Amino acid sequence: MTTFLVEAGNSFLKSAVLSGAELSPSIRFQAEQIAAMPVPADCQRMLFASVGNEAIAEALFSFAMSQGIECLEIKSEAKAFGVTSAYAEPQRLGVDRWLAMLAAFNEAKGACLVLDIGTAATADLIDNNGQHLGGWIAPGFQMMTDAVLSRTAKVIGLEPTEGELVFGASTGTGLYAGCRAMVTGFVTSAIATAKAQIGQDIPLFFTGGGIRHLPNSMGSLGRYRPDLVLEGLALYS
Ligand SMILES: Nc1ncnc2c1ncn2[C@@H]1O[C@H](COP(=O)(O)OP(=O)(O)OP(=O)(O)O)[C@@H](O)[C@H]1O
Ligand SMILES: CC(C)(CO)[C@@H](O)C(=O)NCCC(=O)O
Ligand SMILES: [K+]
Repeated sequence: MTTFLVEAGNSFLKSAVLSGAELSPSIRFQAEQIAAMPVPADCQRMLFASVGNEAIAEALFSFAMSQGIECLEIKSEAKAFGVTSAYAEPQRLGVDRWLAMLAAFNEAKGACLVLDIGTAATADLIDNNGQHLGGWIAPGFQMMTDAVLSRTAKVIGLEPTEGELVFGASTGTGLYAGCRAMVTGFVTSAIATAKAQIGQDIPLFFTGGGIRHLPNSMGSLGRYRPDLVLEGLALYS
């Protein structure tokens, strides 16, 4: 059985092909490229999940129809694959958060913390029984730099700094490092809060392009899984 998986995020879409239990590497594209998505010839089914607007879902459904393949949209649920949502209205939880949690819990088989640094940054905590204890939503790296650049007169320019966090000696490096520090603080604080709430260190799952902004020393704290949301979607196939 071959299934085409699509995740529509806030800024980009990602697709991958699931053949049996094997998930292909993902590709990243924009909404304008939906009509050109590379569906394998032997694909019978498409599954998608979207945090975007209704137009994206419609474009994905009509693409599937044009290809003559069955198409199913996955939405956040109250409970699935051992995980129970913390939300009183589970459908309101972003489906990217939901799917990342399913993939993480399915692997950790116990308490875990999911950190997704994408367009927005999110943290979600799950206990040993699969109960989601709740999460955080904050701006992602680019959203923060954009906000400072657009709402100040004299902060102009953004100069990348890599490696360990240091203070910047120019506007551009100061802004870049400062926003890296904000991401780092979010992650550090989520880890400490999770530890306090669960009572011990737990596995960490990192995803999202913004993870690159963490200091190198933090990378070793957890598992970096760029396709965690697609892995969660694959559970539904
Ligand atoms: N090539 C790159 N160079 C530098 N930073 C990058 C690059 N790609 C992504 N980022 C950073 O990672 C952050 C988010 O990454 P990305 O767009 O991969 O998130 P995402 O998980 O796809 O988001 P979403 O699913 O919410 O759309 C951006 O804020 C950006 O700063
Ligand atoms: C928080 C984001 C933007 C992260 O991509 C997404 O999961 C979303 O749109 N969530 C809906 C609101 C919520 O999760 O409570
Ligand atoms: K919004």
